[in-house]
Amino acid sequence: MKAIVVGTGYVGLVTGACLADVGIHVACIDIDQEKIDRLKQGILPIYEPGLEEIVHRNAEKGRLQFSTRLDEHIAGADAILIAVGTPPDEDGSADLKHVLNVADEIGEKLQDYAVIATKSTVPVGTSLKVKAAVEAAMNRRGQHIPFDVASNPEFLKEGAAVRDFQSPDRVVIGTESERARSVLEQLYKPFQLNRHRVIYMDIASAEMTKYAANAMLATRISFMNDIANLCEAVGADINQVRSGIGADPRIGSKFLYAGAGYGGSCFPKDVKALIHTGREHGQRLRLLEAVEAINNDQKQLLFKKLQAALGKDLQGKQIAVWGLAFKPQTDDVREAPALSLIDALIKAGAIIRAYDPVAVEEACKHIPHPVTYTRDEYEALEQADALLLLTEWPEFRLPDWERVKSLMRRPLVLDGRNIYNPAQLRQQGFEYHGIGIPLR
Ligand SMILES: NC(=O)C1=CN([C@@H]2O[C@H](COP(=O)(O)OP(=O)(O)OC[C@H]3O[C@@H](n4cnc5c(N)ncnc54)[C@H](O)[C@@H]3O)[C@@H](O)[C@H]2O)C=CC1
Ligand SMILES: O=C(O)[C@H]1O[C@H](OP(=O)(O)OP(=O)(O)OC[C@H]2O[C@@H](n3ccc(=O)[nH]c3=O)[C@H](O)[C@@H]2O)[C@H](O)[C@@H](O)[C@@H]1O
Repeated sequence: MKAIVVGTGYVGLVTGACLADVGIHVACIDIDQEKIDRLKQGILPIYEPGLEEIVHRNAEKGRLQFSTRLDEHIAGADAILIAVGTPPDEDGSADLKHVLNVADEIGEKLQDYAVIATKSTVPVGTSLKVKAAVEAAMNRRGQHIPFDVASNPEFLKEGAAVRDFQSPDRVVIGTESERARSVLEQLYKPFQLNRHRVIYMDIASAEMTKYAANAMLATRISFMNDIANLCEAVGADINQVRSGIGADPRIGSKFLYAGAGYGGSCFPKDVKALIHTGREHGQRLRLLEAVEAINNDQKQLLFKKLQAALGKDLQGKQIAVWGLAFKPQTDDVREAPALSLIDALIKAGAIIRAYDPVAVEEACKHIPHPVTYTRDEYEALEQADALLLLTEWPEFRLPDWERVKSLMRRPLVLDGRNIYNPAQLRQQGFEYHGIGIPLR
């Protein structure tokens, strides 16, 4: 089989590499010449555990190619997977310009039958727009090559992307023809999925499934953050409450962790986009509006906690930040709580010393303020009035607390991911605040 993957972001690269790894010939196409040049040299644009090895292995075997030229690779492709970005437009809707540009180019270059499947997260109706764009481009060149469109949303998580792709909970495939279904069935066959894990449906339902999944997960997090804040007010402990409710299989124990808010390139934008789709159709999604509002407040909660501990005026206060990535095992800082918090702190006159094991380079691109990035977590603590833990990297879990205390001006720990033992820290002389953890 031969597949083309258009877009070499997280989804495109992981998809291309994992498909090549099971013997499919894959060409990964991107318009970013520099990215492609670097990929040809084996340099990946993202940090993702296990991915580099798979890319190198398959590039060496010639099964995985990188190019800016769709026309040079399109002949004989069974499937063309669109995996370009769908960033939020100013009104919150998903901006489809990249997807439709790709569709237009496919229409210009297609030589023989292929399934054009959208992996990008796109609103219901987009596959039909892709179909129209491909047809319009074909009409312009006066040719009609048969093709099918399909929806094949991606559910991988950054940091566990390779495992998620190779061993997915489910593969959702939305098609409108038997031929398209059979091509995509063949494409995923090497992963030896149990039948129930490949779920076939119509295209609109597949497109909606992706948004509904992310919106449901974001809802769980905002729900828990709301309950956590109430726990703190009434003297209950969110960690104990989480164990108590997670034991009910109807609720389940995953994605119930309160914290400094959800970030990343997807939950915030997908919740916004779904709210927008609702408005367009006269269906206000009030629950998701609340999910978004709670998350925005949650991202500023540690700022308020800091003011409560240090006083309203944060001018000149030295703040140590541990963790910049929106979650561990990734260098992605898009919509990370660290970004909005650091912005607010710097505007309030605070001085920031920050450390992250892999995300500093990305953080520099996104944070316009003067921040001192340190070589390790301890250096960030020098003369600090407070430590903010924002990403639960494994290396932050068991620090040398005596050393931490000796370096700080004031032993104040604000734990934005609830990874520390409050009683132990308080016993060691720290002032500890978590999210939804009783004050004493
Ligand atoms: N990042 C993630 O973990 C996940 C993302 N998604 C969805 O997948 C889509 C892609 O996300 P990412 O991989 O994060 O995107 P990204 O924004 O990191 O990368 C997109 C790539 O597409 C390229 N591109 C743009 N226009 C192009 C064109 N006309 N031709 C060729 N290449 C073009 C860009 O140069 C860029 O390299 C989005 O819709 C996202 O919501 C879905 C599941 C997981
Ligand atoms: O559409 C997407 O792009 C992807 O979005 C999420 O994946 P991802 O953004 O990589 O990261 P998650 O592990 O879901 O975490 C998102 C955010 O939620 C936060 N989170 C997660 C779980 C939890 O219990 N509490 C919590 O605050 C994390 O800290 C992080 O900031 C989904 O989990 C993927 O299934 C989906 O494919």
